[in-house]
Amino acid sequence: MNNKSLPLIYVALDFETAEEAQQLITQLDATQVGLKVGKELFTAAGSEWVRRWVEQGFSIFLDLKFHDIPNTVAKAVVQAARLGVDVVNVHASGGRNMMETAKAALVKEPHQPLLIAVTVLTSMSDDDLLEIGVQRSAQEQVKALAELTQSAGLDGVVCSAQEATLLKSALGASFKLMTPGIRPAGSQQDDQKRVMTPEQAQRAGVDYMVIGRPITKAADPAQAVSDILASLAS
Ligand SMILES: O=c1ccn([C@@H]2O[C@H](COP(=O)(O)O)[C@@H](O)[C@H]2O)c(=O)[nH]1
Repeated sequence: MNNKSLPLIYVALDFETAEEAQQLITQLDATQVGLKVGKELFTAAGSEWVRRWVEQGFSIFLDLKFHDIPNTVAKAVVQAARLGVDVVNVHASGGRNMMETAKAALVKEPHQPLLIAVTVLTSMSDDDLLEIGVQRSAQEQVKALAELTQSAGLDGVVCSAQEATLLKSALGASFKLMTPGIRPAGSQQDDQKRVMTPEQAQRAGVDYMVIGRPITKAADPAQAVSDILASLAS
């Protein structure tokens, strides 16, 4: 793991084109926020744009949620590290062998991003889990997958801020929590089910927040970022 201090907020760049993403990025300050590149933008724009944003000084979370056999995932996270991103992720439900193999491959790289694992998507509720055969509540399932992730040697998990207090007390302060499903008071919940406001998430002890639409769809995205940062500073 690298020791660089990472930003509290990663802006989710869920755009159709790199040009649209770049348009937003010109309004953002790399000393204030990081960028989260996910499946839509990465598939459309490719890795060259990710390199460019790294060169522009932004901390990048490459949110491709790898979920495959151990060899394939290990090779994919190594390629992510070579792009210079600071955070990369896999699905914890890919299992211990997959996570351990990915970590073992990453530690040989000169640049080592944080390797974290997705527990239960923040768009899922207890009922959604039941439908896919998971009898545990979202909170219990997050905790079980986070424990597996920690014992496989990864740096942290993606979870909702609703589980942060539980995970920090069970797994310790240094195990990193990256939390999407952040919604400033009064904003739309969209497809997210396990949400918290930025202030609630901060109080719950999350390390990093992923915030997309409340910033990217705001009339003034830079102002939306400033408002959120101001709410967290007080
Ligand atoms: O459990 C998860 C894992 C990843 N995400 C991603 O975060 C952003 C959230 O965007 P919003 O617009 O703030 O809802 C999005 O890119 C997801 O792919 C997540 O939401 N939940």
